[in-house]
Amino acid sequence: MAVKEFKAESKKLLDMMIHSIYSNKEIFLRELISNASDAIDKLYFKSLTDHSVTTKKEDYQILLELDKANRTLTLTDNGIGMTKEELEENLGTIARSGSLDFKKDNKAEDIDIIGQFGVGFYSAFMVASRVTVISRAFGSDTAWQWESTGAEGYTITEADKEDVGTKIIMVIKENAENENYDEFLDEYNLVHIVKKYSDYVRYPIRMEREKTRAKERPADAGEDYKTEYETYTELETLNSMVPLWKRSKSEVTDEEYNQFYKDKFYDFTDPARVIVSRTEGTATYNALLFIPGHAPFNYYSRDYEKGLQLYASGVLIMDKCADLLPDHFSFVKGIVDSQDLSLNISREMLQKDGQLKLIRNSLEKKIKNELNAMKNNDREKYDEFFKSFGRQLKFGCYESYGANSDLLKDLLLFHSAKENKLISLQEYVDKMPEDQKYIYYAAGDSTERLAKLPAAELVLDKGYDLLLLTEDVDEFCLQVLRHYGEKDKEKEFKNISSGDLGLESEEEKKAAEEASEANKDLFEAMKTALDGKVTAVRLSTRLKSHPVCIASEGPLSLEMEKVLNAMPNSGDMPAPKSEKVLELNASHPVFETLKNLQANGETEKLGKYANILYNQALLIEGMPIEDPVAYAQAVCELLK
Ligand SMILES: Nc1ncnc2c1ncn2[C@@H]1O[C@H](COP(=O)(O)OP(=O)(O)OP(=O)(O)O)[C@@H](O)[C@H]1O
Repeated sequence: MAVKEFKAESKKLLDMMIHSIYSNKEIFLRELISNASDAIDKLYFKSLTDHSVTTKKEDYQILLELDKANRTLTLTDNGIGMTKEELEENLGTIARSGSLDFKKDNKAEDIDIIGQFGVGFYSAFMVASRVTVISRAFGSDTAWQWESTGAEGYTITEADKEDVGTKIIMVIKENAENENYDEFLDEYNLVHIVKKYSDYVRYPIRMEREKTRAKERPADAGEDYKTEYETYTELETLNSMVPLWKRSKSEVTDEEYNQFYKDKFYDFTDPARVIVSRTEGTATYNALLFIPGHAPFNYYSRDYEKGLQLYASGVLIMDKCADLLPDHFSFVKGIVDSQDLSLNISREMLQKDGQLKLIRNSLEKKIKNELNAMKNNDREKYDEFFKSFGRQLKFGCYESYGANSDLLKDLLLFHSAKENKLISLQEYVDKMPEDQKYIYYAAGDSTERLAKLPAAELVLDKGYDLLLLTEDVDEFCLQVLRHYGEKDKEKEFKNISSGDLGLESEEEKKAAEEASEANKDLFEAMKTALDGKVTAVRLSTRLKSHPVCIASEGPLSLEMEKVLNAMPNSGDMPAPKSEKVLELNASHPVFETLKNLQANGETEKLGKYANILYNQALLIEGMPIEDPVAYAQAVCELLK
């Protein structure tokens, strides 16, 4: 059976091309400039082997001309040009890319050609009612003119053109109801579009720009002479051409990097760190990344959008490519330029391809190493950085059930009670005495208060350090990490308000067990009086000078209960509660009082005291008490 070829309704296809591919009209200029740059690349490439090419490297240019009166915008290049046949083939056939063919024919060479789909040119019809292309191919004496008003087809006629290259004249559409086409006749807007998308096109993009200057003061000007101004035009190069990220780091000064960062990312302070990365091999890309010196005001809000600017062969594809940055490094700003991306036809989006993932993984490692280096070699700066972005790193550790915790754990800092400064987990572990079983921490609102907690006193007296955690994410982060240290010598994290702190010797433990047994009835009576508020009352091993404290049992600590209950939108879910235990200090005189009440059968009074002590313990922990009025009254009773 004969296989028939598909037919396409070319009018409709063109219409689709023009109106459906691109979401943004202004990219027509990006497409035409990219074509011009490709055409120059091709001629330049030819000149390397063909000495009949007389254009010098410095003479290549792309010229933009504006004629507001006639509503035309003209783009001229002195690239390779097109023959009559090429005009027919390339501009008369939708989805035919001469550039892709060129790339295939010269595969071995390192040429950075942009075009590949064979549709970009038609984007001109988004803004132009008529497009005229006058082109003279290199090596040809004749020039040809291709002209079209869009869907109706095109004409090709012989034309006059002195030099090799291509001139594209667009008649810009009249404004329509909801469309302002005049903006494509506005000099400032055109400059803006060129800078936005084509700043790093390798050849100069020039335009005659109108400027004003003061006229020279006449020699005979009197005292009352007022400066006069005149307008003049000047050919200005609009693009900066050489991307900073393609220059080697040794060639670029710190000032240049800093200025580039501030201009590009609208920051007023220098970046804390600059990362220049160039990779060949599995992921081919150039990247220039910055770690900001401080967090933007909206960083920890929903408004903040992470992402890196993505360029393909020097042309801007995406302003914020989120897929290039993991959430835990969302503060990083910068640029990635790669030739190997699978762009979709509009060049506005990427196919989710492996290449992107490779780049992302490689950047993640680079960022981590840079942060590590900053932590080890420039601690003051790292501390500053951590104050701004540490919270994000901790969230990163906690997120996805700790999937990134191995990557991030060495970047974390916590407040050391002993040293009264931020330290890393490694620094904590390095200073641990031989006999210390756990990495101790206390979680709450302020370091000052935490350091005064009854159990903190005990840990510090032993000569052990204590991490004071004051951010809501801290304890969740440590819970995900579970332990830290060299393999097989890992030390578990231990909240000083929860469970056995492992501070006692075997004899001390035994004595405590015996004392507990002896006071069993007292504890039962107090538990009953507290009416379900605690799961147990027992003797404490974490108290020195205070009479009582609240400890928790199970996975949820007191501080985590506080954090979870303070979260907005927890909905109708019942507030999570930690399992609380009231602990008593057997060496405190209050304990004697309690024992006496129990022995004398003064159950009611014992119940009152139990409640006062329970509330007191809550207050010490920084927890709210259920009935402050009842508590105040009970205390007043005692004072009578
Ligand atoms: N200024 C120019 N000088 C020389 N050839 C050109 C010029 N503009 C376009 N061409 C030719 O026309 C072809 C089609 O251009 P078009 O912009 O439609 O697609 P493309 O650049 O190949 O691919 P893409 O859709 O990815 O931009 C190009 O491949 C190129 O061969």
